[in-house]
Amino acid sequence: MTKVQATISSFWSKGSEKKAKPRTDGGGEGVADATEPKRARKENVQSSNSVEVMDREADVKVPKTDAGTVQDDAEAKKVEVEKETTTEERATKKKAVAVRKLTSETGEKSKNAEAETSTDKASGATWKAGQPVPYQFLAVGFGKVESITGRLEITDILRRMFQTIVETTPEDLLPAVYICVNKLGAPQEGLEIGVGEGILIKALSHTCGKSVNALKDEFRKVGDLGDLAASMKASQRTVFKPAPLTVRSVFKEFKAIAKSSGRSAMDEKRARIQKLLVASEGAETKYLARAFQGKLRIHIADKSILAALAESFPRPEETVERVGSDMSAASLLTHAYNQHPVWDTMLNYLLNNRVVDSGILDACKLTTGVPISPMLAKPTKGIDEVVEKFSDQPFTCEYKYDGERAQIHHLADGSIQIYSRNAENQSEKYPDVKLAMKDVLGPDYSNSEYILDAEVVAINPQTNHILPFQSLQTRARRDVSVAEVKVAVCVFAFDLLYFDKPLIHDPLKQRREKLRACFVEKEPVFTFAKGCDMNDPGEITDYLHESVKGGCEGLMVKQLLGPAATYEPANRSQNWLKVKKDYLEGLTDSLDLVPIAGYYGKGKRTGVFGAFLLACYNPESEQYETTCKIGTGFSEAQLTEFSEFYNEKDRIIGGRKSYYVFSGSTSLEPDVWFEESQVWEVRCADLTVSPAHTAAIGSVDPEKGISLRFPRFLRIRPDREPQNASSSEQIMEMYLAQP
Ligand SMILES: Nc1ncnc2c1ncn2[C@@H]1O[C@H](COP(=O)(O)OP(=O)(O)OP(=O)(O)O)[C@@H](O)[C@H]1O
Repeated sequence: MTKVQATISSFWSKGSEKKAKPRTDGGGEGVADATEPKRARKENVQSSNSVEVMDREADVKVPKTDAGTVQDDAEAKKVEVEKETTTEERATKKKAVAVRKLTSETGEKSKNAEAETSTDKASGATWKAGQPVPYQFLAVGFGKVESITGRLEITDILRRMFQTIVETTPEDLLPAVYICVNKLGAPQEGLEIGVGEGILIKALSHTCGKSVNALKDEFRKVGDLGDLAASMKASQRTVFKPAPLTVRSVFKEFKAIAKSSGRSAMDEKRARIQKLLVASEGAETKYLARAFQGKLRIHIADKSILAALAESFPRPEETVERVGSDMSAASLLTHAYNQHPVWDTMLNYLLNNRVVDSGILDACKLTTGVPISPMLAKPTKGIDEVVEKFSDQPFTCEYKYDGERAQIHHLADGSIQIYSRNAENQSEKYPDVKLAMKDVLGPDYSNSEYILDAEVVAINPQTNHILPFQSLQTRARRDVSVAEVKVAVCVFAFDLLYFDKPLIHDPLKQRREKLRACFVEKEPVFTFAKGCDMNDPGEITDYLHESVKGGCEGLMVKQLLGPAATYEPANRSQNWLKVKKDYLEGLTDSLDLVPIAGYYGKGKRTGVFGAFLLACYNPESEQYETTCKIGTGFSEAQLTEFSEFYNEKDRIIGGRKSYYVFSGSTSLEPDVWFEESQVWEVRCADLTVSPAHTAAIGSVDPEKGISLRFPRFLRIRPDREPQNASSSEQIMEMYLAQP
């Protein structure tokens, strides 16, 4: 037993020995690198050896417990591997894996991590190959992830989890991945778990026998429902122990909770939540409670999952040249996921083939009904930059309409689906667009499947004039019939990504020709984005003025021909540049930033937040980096609205999150920290290097970040998720672009 225990401990400690350092030191030699397939292959081998060793050394018969149980008696405090008794069993059920001790190997520990270690010492998770993976296996891993900030280290933990699941119970990989990203399916399915705080407290009250009011009081002190639930459960003695939770049973329950509807939905949800809470213990309780609210707060983004999966399967060398055959495992998975962001499809391929090869691009191909991650544009400082960039390339200038991005799909069954920039299904919001799209196809193409990229813009239906973005925001979001539509809109189509076959690898010129050849304009509801191919700087300036006069934000300048003119899913590309009207006024571009903390107001602002700490997002490190404190540009009503918003639910959190990068500046120390929840558009006078802020730290100064001077609030961006906020790289580019 001791022998086995040591082996498993070393299995996990091997991971931390792999020198996956926190990001702040910029990586370094020996750091596991998701982009290096060779190293990934080596690691795969090393890891499966570890499992083999565990298997070989598991030569002690463990008292038979129900397979897969989560135990908390003294015996179970040790990590156990149950040895297969016969050679036959050994061959069929290749491994018995027991994992409990995910915590405590890492040198870096947060307060949370320490709490976790002691809680989880009381339990062990054991299962045999082919049996359901205990939920505890994930929950303990989440505790470990929460205690560190190093992306590489987090990827490594995930990789170890995934490899273990693949080796024992591969069918649990899909629910495990969904639980890690706290989703129930692809975004277009619209299935969300988020239940309100009230219902959760009620369920906890029933579970622990404490009054709702007492729990609310405690909650105010603790600030995190996950922590509260875990401490309540820990102080309770359970006489009858329900069956342990498994990854698949938890995921199934999450779905059932999200789907329950009708008059008794609240009771049903509460009962299901309660059932899960009763069966949970330690870290399980904590992460269940958080998952119910739709926020695990451990910040495992799709990118980390892709990197971990890329390292979980071997990347064979491909001798036949085909699209993707020369890519690393990480790039292949990223490409595949960006054009078909559905975990089910990707995992199905990986589990069937057990390799990451270019076949994944065929499996995860562009498909109608599955929104592709949209291509994005780079900001520029003005016309000169555009001319310089495209000096020897043909390019086109299109009006940049100020509305909502819409990806319009015409499916094989004849239906029309409209997706937002974040892949949410918006079809119910735009019944008028759905109707209009029925006859925009040319006579020869009525049965063609397509994916259009477009901007939906509010218009005055009498004059066909474009209305500001704010008008569009007043439109009802769902349950509207065509007759009830109050704000008329026009679809400005600017790209065609699929027309009976994927077109994203064709250059824009070709895609545009196809768009114009196969569709017919139907004013005022459907029209092509206005554009003009030109290269004279004077002409571009005139066109920019013209677009602004026409109610647009400026111009989109796009490369027309060559490999750089393909459609790049999810990429903020150099081959699409945006030139905004602000440049005409000598202003910088606006930024989309995330409020991560608040300062209580004084004087006239007593009782509300008077200022906020804003951060940009660094997609590389998956962290939020502070860039300014803002207190200007808000109306009184807005300040009240924001105070109510952040005080609602548990958007105020107990302390700074591990992935909020804060300089520690005493003058910036906020009164409260927020859950990252909204994106605000902000304008500033200029950008400056600052020791107090951490945005793009190390890019223009080794120790200082970039901050916004005289920031001013413009508006909320309801169409943005915090992870779509301006990136550190964009902030650095804006800083460098200043005169
Ligand atoms: N002709 C056009 N071509 C491409 N995008 C357009 C066009 N007209 C309007 N847009 C909108 O402009 C956006 C392109 O800018 P960008 O990729 O930077 O997105 P963004 O982050 O939403 O920026 P912004 O806040 O400037 O709209 C697209 O997402 C789309 O919604």
